[in-house]
Amino acid sequence: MTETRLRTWTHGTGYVLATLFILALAMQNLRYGFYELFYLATGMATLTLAGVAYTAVCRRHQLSAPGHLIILSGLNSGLLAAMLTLDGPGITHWAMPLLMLNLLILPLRQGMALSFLLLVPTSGVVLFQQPTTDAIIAITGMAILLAAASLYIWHYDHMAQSAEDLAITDPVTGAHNARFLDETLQKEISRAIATGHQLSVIDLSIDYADEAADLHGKAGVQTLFRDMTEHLFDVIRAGDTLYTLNDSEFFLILPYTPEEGVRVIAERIRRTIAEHQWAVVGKATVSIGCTTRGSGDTRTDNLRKRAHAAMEEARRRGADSVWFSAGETIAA
Ligand SMILES: Nc1nc2c(ncn2[C@@H]2O[C@H](COP(=O)(O)OP(=O)(O)OP(=O)(O)O)[C@@H](O)[C@H]2O)c(=O)[nH]1
Repeated sequence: MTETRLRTWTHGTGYVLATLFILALAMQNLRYGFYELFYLATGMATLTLAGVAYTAVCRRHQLSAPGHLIILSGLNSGLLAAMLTLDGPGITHWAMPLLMLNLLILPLRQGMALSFLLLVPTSGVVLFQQPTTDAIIAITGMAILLAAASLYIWHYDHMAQSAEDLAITDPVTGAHNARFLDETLQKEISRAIATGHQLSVIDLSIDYADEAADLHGKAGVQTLFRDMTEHLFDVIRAGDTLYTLNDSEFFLILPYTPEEGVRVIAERIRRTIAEHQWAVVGKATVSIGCTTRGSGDTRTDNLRKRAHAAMEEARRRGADSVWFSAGETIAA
């Protein structure tokens, strides 16, 4: 199940349960003749029903739907106004499901801020209305509920982020992996087409990696690979992204970079790697293939294959060198 679908289900279920709970309160207050509380509960149930409808309408962009904040702010301020103006029995208990709903539906910080804004005046009302011991017990209960729910949601967010990082990150180098490369490259190609900016890529392979593995062992080459990743992260600028393809090959996506630019950065990478003194292996060199998107390049395959072929050409020309391959241009 995708994150968006999961959130659509949990948001929808949260609103439906809150609606049922508030409707039950409305019926109970109607039975006992507390008409003001009945009207309040009916108004709040209408808002939670609007939340169900909004969740269904925004099911494709649940993560960035701004209307939830408006609906929940309405619910929270309605309850707050009622607590301050009405004198209904047990109205402060209504805050409990709202605290949960805030945290379940909104991003963690927004949910906590809204819940806190509700909890503070609610505590004041409880202290004012109830004997001190009862009030302290009620406030502590709400605070523990809020803290436990916040902690759980923070834990979930953290786990979800770690799982996403693991799926797109190479465990040895910490750079992005090949799986993430195609996705990002396709996005950058679409962005370059839409905005008209230049896009270049680099395919970079460590020379004589097999010989280095024979000489220094797999662990030695992995250390070189990891150190080279750090070095490349230091050389490239913000906005460029780095990917590891196998045990000796890297790929770089360079947005806003024309042919002259990719030639400059490729040469800089080649020179700094050749000049560096590497742990375990000492000296190392790389063969670099680079290319710039032509107007005919609309798919990732074209750029990846051309950059790889350029890297092979650089290697054929004697390693420690750079080869540029021009992109396909289609006349408009
Ligand atoms: N994508 C990318 N391009 C680079 C990088 N370094 C240099 N370039 C390209 O090479 C060109 C010339 O870079 P430099 O020789 O560093 O000159 P510069 O005037 O400092 O370049 P600016 O970064 O544009 O200020 C730049 O305009 C870029 O197109 C880099 O780290 N990443």
